[in-house]
Order: sequence, then structure tokens, then C-alpha cells
Amino acid sequence: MTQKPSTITLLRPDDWHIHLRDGAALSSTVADAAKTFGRAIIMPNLVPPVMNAAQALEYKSRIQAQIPANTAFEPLMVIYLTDNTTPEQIAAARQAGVVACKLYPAGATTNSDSGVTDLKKVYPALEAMQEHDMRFLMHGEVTDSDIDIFDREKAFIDRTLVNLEEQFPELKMVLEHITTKDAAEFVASASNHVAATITAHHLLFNRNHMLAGGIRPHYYCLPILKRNIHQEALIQAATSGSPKFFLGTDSAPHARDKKEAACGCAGAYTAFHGIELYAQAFDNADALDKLENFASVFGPDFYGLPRNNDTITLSRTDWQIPETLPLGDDILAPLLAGETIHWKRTA
Ligand SMILES: NC(=O)N[C@@H](CC(=O)O)C(=O)O
Ligand SMILES: [Zn+2]
Ligand SMILES: [Zn+2]
Repeated sequence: MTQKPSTITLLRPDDWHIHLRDGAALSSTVADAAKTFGRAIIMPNLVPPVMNAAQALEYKSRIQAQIPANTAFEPLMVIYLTDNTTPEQIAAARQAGVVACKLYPAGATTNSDSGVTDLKKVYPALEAMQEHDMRFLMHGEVTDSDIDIFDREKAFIDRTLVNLEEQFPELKMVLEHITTKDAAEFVASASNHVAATITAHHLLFNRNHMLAGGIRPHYYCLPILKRNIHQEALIQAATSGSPKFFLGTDSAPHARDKKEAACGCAGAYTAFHGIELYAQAFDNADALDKLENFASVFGPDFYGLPRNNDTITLSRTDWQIPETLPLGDDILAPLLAGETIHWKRTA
């Protein structure tokens, strides 16, 4: 057996799915992302959402104002699709440098109240995305109350995604934060216009981590953690070397008291230690040699953007994740708060 590496050097990774929020939160969320990632796809689910070119440019400048000195970080902006998004708005957003448009089925997740109520309503917008080479990003879950929460991603694939791929064969789409074997199989067998992001927490955990021996609200995110066969399928997909699967942390800050509550918010904060969490997951699968393509190559290739050309280095070193981190005037508990992980960014 070959000896396990004690350091790995990667082209600088990008994060293809992150929530930075707005206002006072930005000083730490932007700094945490920018210390590791060269670029990030900035999710538009603010309240109210980022819905057009002007709002995207304003939000971008609020983010840019918080980038620490001597740090090159490029926020890649996304607009939030609503029932009323027009083809003209898509064209104008593309013109303004917006790279993608995001579908939140209404009510599916945090801040999705303005989301799409019926996909048919946005077909003209999807045509425009296809025409203007804009990526179409999906929170892929149905919201029908009769569909069990653990089945919502599979139901989205069966009811919506299969049709969408047929109707819009040229549209480049990303099924975000996939959580099931069904999603991994669908994406792997779809055309090369269909890709997926995978979070570190869905690679590291399954629903037992959240629910066995006590309910642990910091593992609660959407789509919800599934049973271990799904976790195994996601690990397999992420480490398969397929260019259809790439890194998206879905780092989603919520104040600690909003998660440790009778009705807790969905989302895990991983921007602070995202690349280390992925390194741990890939190491657990004996697949560290697959990490660079997943983290730094397949994402820019799918988005038609150049790869970064500087590097980062991770070392096999134990360190403790902080118990809390700032979130504006509040605090949050990062994923695995207070726990030890075995990979650390050292350069
Ligand atoms: N993933 C989550 O559980 N939460 C995200 C929203 C999302 O990505 O669905 C958030 O904005 O908090
Ligand atoms: Zn989502
Ligand atoms: Zn998200």
C-alpha cells in the first residue's frame, strides 16, 4: 500500500455554491470564503432576493467592499428566478456579468418565499438563459406537503428535471447540493450539460449523525441528510473523477440561537473550514488524488471560466474547529464546532 500523503497542493479551489448573506454578516462571511476560494457563486436568497442586474451589481459591490486587503476573490453573481422574471431581465443580467439564475421552488428552503410556483411560468426565462449561455442552478426539491421530506429530491428529479432536460437540451444546468443516490445517478447518466455540486457535509455525514442518540440541529440543512447508502453514493460520485460533480460548500450562516431553537433554521456554516472538510472526506475515501479536479478544475470548466493558477497547500495536522464564530453582532456555531479534524490549510 502506498503511504498516505502528509501534504497536498491544489490549484486554488472555487466554491460553486455559497450564502454570504448581507449587511453586518458580510465582514466575516466574505473573509472566510476569500481566504481559500478564488471565486464563489453567490446565492441570491436575500430578503428581498437579488432579482435583477441592478440588484446583483449592488450586492456585488457590498461584497467587494468586505474583501480583505491583498486577497483576490471574485464574487460570481446569480439572480433569483421568480414567476415574473422576464427574458429581458435575463439578457440584461448576462450583460451585467451575472453568470447564473437560481430556481428555488416556492417554500423549499431558507428565504424561498418569492420562488417559482410553477415551472411552466418560467419557460420563457429558461429559453433566454439557454440563448445567453447563462447557467441554470436548481434547489432540486418538490415542496408538496404530501411528499416525505426525505423523498423530495427524488420527486423533483422524476417530476421536473427529466422533462426539463428534454425541453431545454442546450441549457447548462446544475443540480445544487445533491443528497441522494438517485441524483448522483441521474446526473451521471444525463447529457454533459447537466452537472451537480456536492457539499462537504453530505460527504461526511448521514441522517444518523443528525438524529441518532439525540437531535443535533447543526446538522440540519436542506436538502436534509439522507441514509448512509446515499452518503456512499455521493462519496462515490465526488471521487469518481467525473467532471459532472464539483465543489459547492452551501455554507449557510445562521445565528446559533436560530438553529438551537424549537423551530431551527436549515443551513450549515462551512466557509471557514470548507476545503479542510472536503480533504477529510476525500482522505476517508482514500481519494485525495481526486480532490484537485473536484475542487479546482471541473467547476470552472463547466462554467466556461479559466482555472485559477495559484495554489493552496493542506497538511495532515490535527486542529480544533472553533466553538463559535462571529456573524455580524451575533455568533454562529460552525459545522463540527469544537471538534478536531485532521487536515489544515498551511499555505
Ligand atoms: N442549505 C440550507 O439548508 N440553507 C440555505 C438555503 C439552501 O441552499 O437551500 C440557506 O440559505 O440557509
Ligand atoms: Zn438550496
Ligand atoms: Zn444553498
